[in-house]
Amino acid sequence: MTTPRALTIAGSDSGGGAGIQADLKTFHQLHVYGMSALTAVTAQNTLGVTDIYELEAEAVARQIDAVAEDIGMDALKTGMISSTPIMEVIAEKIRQYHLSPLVVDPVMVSKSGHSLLEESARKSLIHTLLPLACLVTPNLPEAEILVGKKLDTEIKRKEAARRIVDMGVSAVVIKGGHLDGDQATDLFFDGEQFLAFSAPRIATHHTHGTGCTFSAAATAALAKGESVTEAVYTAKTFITQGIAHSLGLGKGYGPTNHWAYRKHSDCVISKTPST
Ligand SMILES: Nc1ncnc2c1ncn2[C@@H]1O[C@H](COP(=O)(O)OP(=O)(O)OP(=O)(O)O)[C@@H](O)[C@H]1O
Ligand SMILES: Cc1ncc(CO)c(N)n1
Repeated sequence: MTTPRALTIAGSDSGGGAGIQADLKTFHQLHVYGMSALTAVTAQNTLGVTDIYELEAEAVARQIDAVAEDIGMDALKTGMISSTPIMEVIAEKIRQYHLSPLVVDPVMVSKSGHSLLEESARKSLIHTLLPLACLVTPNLPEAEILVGKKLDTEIKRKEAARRIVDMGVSAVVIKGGHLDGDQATDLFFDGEQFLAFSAPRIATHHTHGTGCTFSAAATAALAKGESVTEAVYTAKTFITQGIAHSLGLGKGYGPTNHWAYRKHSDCVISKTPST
């Protein structure tokens, strides 16, 4: 069997809990060879983002060229992409090398409340990247921005999932980390069926990088040949273990534990049709 390979195109988190660092740790734990194309360098820790240094679009393009022309990949994901020129060059490279399957994590704001996507780039995310993706993984505030509407009921979230699929992406999972309730439930829709992926909500503030880790685990699973629904199940299990066994690091929103998935098997995930 050949070694599964995955590329992450995202920003660096110096604190190691989110961004490129979370993605590569996750790929590694799932036995997928990880590669990266950096879009930005953030000075960041569990308390917040102090600085963002964006790379030139050309620098992002050259990194993608380097890995696509040599090592290749079985799946890829995008994370923080702060500006339109970078968004457009990534879409161009994905088309040029026919890169797939693509998971888009539409990163907009960090857990500590810092904007990671220029407002002007939201439109290009919808028009250039989403149509190329097999899965998009917005959290609740990101889904609200994508559809321009408050999503305070399940009916509205389902309508939003339909509208997001209509934007050209094959499937969407609207993550439930920002909702209340004793279950953390993520709503999946692929144009045909709605599925609810649920796990008990863990009382913790160590949730920095949960979204990056979730989408990276789904990407790694796709690289290994899992279907999209299997990959979402793997991602949900991976992140639930990571939150349940977090490391207690930092003074703010701490990182998750990226090795918990391989060490523990005590979290029960349910996958049920949602009518
Ligand atoms: N306290 C929690 N207990 C259990 N699962 C959680 C909790 N918080 C988040 N999750 C799960 O973690 C995954 C990521 O969801 P979340 O909404 O936190 O992403 P996010 O806001 O994009 O994360 P980030 O911006 O920090 O990367 C989802 O599967 C969600 O249900
Ligand atoms: C670099 C980076 N990407 C994504 C997120 C979202 O968690 C973050 N905080 N930092």
